[in-house]
Amino acid sequence: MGNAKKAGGAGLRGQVAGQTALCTVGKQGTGLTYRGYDVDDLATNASFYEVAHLIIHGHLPNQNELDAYKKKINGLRALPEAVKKTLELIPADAHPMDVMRTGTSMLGNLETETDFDQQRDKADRLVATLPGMICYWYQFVTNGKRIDTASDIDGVGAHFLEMLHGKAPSDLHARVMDVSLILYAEHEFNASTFTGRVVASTLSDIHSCVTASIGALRGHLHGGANEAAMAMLAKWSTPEEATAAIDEMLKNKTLIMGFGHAVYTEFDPRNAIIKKWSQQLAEEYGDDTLYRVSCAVEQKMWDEKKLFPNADFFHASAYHFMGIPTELFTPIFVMSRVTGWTAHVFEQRENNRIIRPNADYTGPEARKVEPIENR
Ligand SMILES: CC(=O)SCCNC(=O)CCNC(=O)[C@H](O)C(C)(C)COP(=O)(O)OP(=O)(O)OC[C@H]1O[C@@H](n2cnc3c(N)ncnc32)[C@H](O)[C@@H]1OP(=O)(O)O
Ligand SMILES: O=C([O-])CC(=O)C(=O)O
Repeated sequence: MGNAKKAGGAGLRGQVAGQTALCTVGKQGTGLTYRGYDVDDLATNASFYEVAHLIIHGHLPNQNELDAYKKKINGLRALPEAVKKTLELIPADAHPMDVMRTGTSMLGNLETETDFDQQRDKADRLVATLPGMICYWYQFVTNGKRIDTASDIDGVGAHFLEMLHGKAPSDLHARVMDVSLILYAEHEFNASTFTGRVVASTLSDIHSCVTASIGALRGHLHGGANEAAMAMLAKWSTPEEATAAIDEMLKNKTLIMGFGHAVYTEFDPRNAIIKKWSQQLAEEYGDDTLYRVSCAVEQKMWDEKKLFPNADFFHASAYHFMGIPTELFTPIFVMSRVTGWTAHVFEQRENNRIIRPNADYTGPEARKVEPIENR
């Protein structure tokens, strides 16, 4: 890990690597838009179904289209038997992101994309089944239950909570999950999306693209930060304890999970939205310690480093207040970002050229193979 930054070089920061009509990130330093709509507007006035339709199908649906889209997604939730059997074979101590990766890959074996004309249906099927994949495996390995993932509950996030907790969520929890999925849906050329576009540029199938994107999202520097932030926050029981620990961590040059961003320079617009919902959940939960600890960390990071929380930081407390196990945090990100990933696959295919940059060579000068006895 020590040489990770050096080996990665400048990380292509600030370089334009292609075009997209899907999203702007940090334009004029701050904003986030999906196909021209501000994320704040979407998180206030739309559902995740509408945002998924916007991203995958290109426009916000009218009422008839929305009704039909809900019916389609909800009708696609049942998992094929072979996917269930595969999930049952994954060990209980596997990382849930590996479960998402394997489930997606298995679905790709059973429902292979044989023609790019099928791409939007394949994307919708993934939106419908990813929550079921993780919950089916989770319930099987923790409670020995083989749950039925078919359901007509309204909401992709509500469906996830229903399968996780065995009952329909409260209106508040269903709404927060919906907002969370909206916030995570799309983010231009982030690492996991760019990964998917690279795979798409070889004219590979959509399940291969999404499987590769899941692998890229899993790391703690990207989507895995929500889980890592929760693991860190869980160690502290007071704001003072958290502040002192952050002091020490910064002195030791430890990265604080859930802070900083490769593009935003002033703030992450998703943070204020999820922070507000986290506060509301804390009130409902009846113990706001975790929220206050999180606020103390936010203040300390700003005072010491002028670093701000990214989308992942207050998601940690919000998910925790809804009784979601920490190891399932990043799979929720997958359930949402699959919309952005697949839309980028479509976009790459529309105007494709294989993505193949060059490297600056830093190895030895040209040399001859020494006979083996002289080496
Ligand atoms: C949904 C998402 O994927 S959002 C990102 C989620 N990831 C995290 O929260 C992990 C923690 N954050 C980080 O590792 C980074 O901020 C990243 C990966 C998000 C961005 O990385 P970069 O663009 O390379 O960071 P950047 O160049 O702005 O860093 C500037 C300086 O701030 C430091 N810094 C950046 N983030 C942090 C942090 N979270 N904690 C402590 N220091 C940090 C860097 O070490 C660097 O210090 P240096 O100049 O002494 O080397
Ligand atoms: O854009 C990035 O680099 C990371 C991020 O916030 C995201 O993917 O949501």
